[in-house]
Amino acid sequence: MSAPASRVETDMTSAPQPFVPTPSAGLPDDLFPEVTVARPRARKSSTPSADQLLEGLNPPQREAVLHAGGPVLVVAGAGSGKTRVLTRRIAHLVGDRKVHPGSILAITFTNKAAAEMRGRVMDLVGNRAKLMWVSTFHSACVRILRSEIGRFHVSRSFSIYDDADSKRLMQLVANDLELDPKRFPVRAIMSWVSNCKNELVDHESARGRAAEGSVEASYAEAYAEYQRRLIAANALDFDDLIMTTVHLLQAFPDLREQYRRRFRHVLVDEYQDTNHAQYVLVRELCSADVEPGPETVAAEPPELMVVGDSDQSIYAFRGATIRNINDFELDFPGARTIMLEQNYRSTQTILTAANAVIGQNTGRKPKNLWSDAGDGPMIVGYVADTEHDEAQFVASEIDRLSDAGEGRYGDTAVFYRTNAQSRAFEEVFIRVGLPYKVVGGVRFYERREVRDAIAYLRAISNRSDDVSVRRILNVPKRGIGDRAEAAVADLANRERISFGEALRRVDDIPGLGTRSANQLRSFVDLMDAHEAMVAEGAPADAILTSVLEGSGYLAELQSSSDPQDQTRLENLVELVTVAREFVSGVAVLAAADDDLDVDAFDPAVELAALTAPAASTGVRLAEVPADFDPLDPEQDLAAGAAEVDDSLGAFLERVALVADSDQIPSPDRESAGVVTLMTLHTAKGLEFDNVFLTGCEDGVFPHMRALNDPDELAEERRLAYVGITRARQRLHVSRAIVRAAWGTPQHNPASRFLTELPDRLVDWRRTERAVTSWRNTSATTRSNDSWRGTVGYGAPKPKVRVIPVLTAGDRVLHSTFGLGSVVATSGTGDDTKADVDFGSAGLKRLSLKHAPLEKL
Ligand SMILES: Nc1ncnc2c1ncn2[C@@H]1O[C@H](COP(=O)(O)OP(=O)(O)OP(=O)(O)O)[C@@H](O)[C@H]1O
Ligand SMILES: [Mg+2]
Repeated sequence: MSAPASRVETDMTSAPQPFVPTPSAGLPDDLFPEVTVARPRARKSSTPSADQLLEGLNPPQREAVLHAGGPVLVVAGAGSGKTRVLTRRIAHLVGDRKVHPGSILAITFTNKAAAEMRGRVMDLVGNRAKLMWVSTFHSACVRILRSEIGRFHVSRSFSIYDDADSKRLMQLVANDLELDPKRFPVRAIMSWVSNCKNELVDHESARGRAAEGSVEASYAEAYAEYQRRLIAANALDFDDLIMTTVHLLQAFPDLREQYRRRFRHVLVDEYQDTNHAQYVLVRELCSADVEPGPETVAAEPPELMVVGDSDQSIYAFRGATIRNINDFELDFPGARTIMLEQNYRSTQTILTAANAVIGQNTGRKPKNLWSDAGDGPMIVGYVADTEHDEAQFVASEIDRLSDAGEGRYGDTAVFYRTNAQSRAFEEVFIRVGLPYKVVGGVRFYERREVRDAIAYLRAISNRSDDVSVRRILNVPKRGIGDRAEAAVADLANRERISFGEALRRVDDIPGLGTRSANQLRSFVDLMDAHEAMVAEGAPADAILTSVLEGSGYLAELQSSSDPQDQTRLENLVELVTVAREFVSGVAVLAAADDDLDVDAFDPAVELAALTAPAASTGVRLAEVPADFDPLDPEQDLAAGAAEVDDSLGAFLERVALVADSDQIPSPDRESAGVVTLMTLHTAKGLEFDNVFLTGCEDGVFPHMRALNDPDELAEERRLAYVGITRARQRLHVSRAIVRAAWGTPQHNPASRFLTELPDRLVDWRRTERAVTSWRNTSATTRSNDSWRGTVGYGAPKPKVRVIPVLTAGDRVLHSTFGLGSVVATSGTGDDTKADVDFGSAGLKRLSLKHAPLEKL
């Protein structure tokens, strides 16, 4: 691809010209292809009858759907139809009780459930379905804050900092406060602060509680400074989204009353995973026991339904507390509890196994979960030699099942405890050509170039966003050095203004060289020109294209000979495509039509699909006044006329919420045809015909950290229960005798969860004894080759180590660093070395004689 030399200033040392954005100029036509927008098919117009809405529900499910009036809790084990009840209840509310969709707030965690809710309501009332709020807690709070945060004198265009942004900011805080990184690792400070926010403890109270000179006092000081900088940057972190919304509702009773009148029905799925802040939010909206504020007449509290299963509570580390579900009846007096006992998802074998494992936890209410799906096949067990052998087993077994017609790739999932474990599976799956997708891990939006591009957009939309402005100040390199940056930061600190403001006062910075000053001015020109584009209402994709070009970012990648830069370029093209689709309204359409083929794992569509629960944010807020009266038919008109918000702010909001790990994609199994790899945490709420529960070793799963802590161990066991109960037909459990952790092989004993499975249910295809006897007889031949894994179920065949012949551009696989591309090679014979770019694992120089490297 040739560089668009006509426009791009590559000689950064000459005095730069102010940049004038012309969105279409300079780029090759095919770099950013036009997006074709799939239009949804017209929906069938037949309106279901009341009976049809209740079809396929058992008596207690029906009772829950029909319940009217006071708060109701549905508690039941996995796969008993809790989410189905929630979905059907919404359809019943709209279809039979004639509730206005705009007065429904549903908190859900899977796209499948969100799409189903919308689809059903769409069938009933058409476009008005868009007025329903179906989202995660975070997305719902963003919507409230975007209209109301002005009451706290915070600008509505605030940025949302994700985990990585927050970490960078906290790092700056820790440096400036000179906190000893050994005593106060940034991660530890962050989780302390996060805990405070989840408990609704602001930084002043945190400070007040901490004893002088204590460790807590240092944490609290960091909290206060971090918060000061967030405010200065006009940014909120994820935890702030919930806490600030709660504080708003508490500080302004009239506002709370407005929302209570608006949301007449609040429904929450996976209630066992709510934290204290989320519980208080629900309480503020739904409790009968709140003061409406002066001169306001309190409306009847909204109807509340929460569903959950305390055995599936797996987010204690994010502040989730089972207390919320256990104390529901105390929190909401007069509440009714409905239990479901029939499981419709799994075979009896799978259920018995799940019950046996979770039965080992103490202090829980026993459940009587049963299935009439029959016993089904036995659980398959496999003891592998190494993690590669385990992956090989999984790959072969998936192929075998597929050939036998016992489960397509798309009906199959592989679960593991931590993201890092995906690597072994990816390596083997690539080698054998098994199609797969990894959910989570290093994702599209976490890649460096994508984050750079987003930082540009954020800096344009919010010049106080210090983290973003500083990230791109010298990216691509434009001769603004650390000293110039520090001088600007000094001015900002002295004057208590944002870094972005200080940049605009270059003349007030003493001792700045002419060249630096010029470069800073040129950067400010670039930003100003694009701010003007925003002010003129330019759509997000035009701004993105313009800034990528104007900043020289594209030109730098295009002129590079590093093969990795080609990938970066492709990712940016992908991001522009995402922005185009967003602008064309695909995101809203995808959410509005559950017939649409959405591949939730394609990064281009991921944005649309993952944020589908929040898709109602694509509707302009101004057109849905918070005080609208759902019973006033005049106000219905707004719904039909709702238009898509294609502004930069709306786009950034989408992107920010994609990074929220609460957003869980549900595989489109019919069309995707790929095996899904994910952590156990991500699997919540999903179901698959065939499930592989891997890495079942003490120290891996249960996690090392939990081995000596009964509470953590109980949580790990709940995670096992979640994992087992995702399976509909077949469950496979496996472990490896030796697993490389941080490059050092570790021998882990069998997971205690394996020993908790009833013996009669498990068909062990390979046992530890088989592995041990093989190891004893062939230890000498294997020595260096254990990383290579094995083929088939039988004894692994040792391979002869051959030095691979590599040239720049080759794709390789390393047993620790994963996939990489060769940048250069040097030396000959045994001394041959290769420089390999492993993406997020970095650039490594490796000796080909020793490195566990394979050419792909
Ligand atoms: N009455 C029913 N008849 C037939 N199938 C049902 C019935 N109720 C639920 N199902 C099906 O059983 C499966 C599990 O239902 P659902 O996902 O709603 O359970 P859940 O209780 O939410 O599970 P989890 O605890 O894992 O979130 C789904 O495929 C659902 O369609
Ligand atoms: Mg569910």
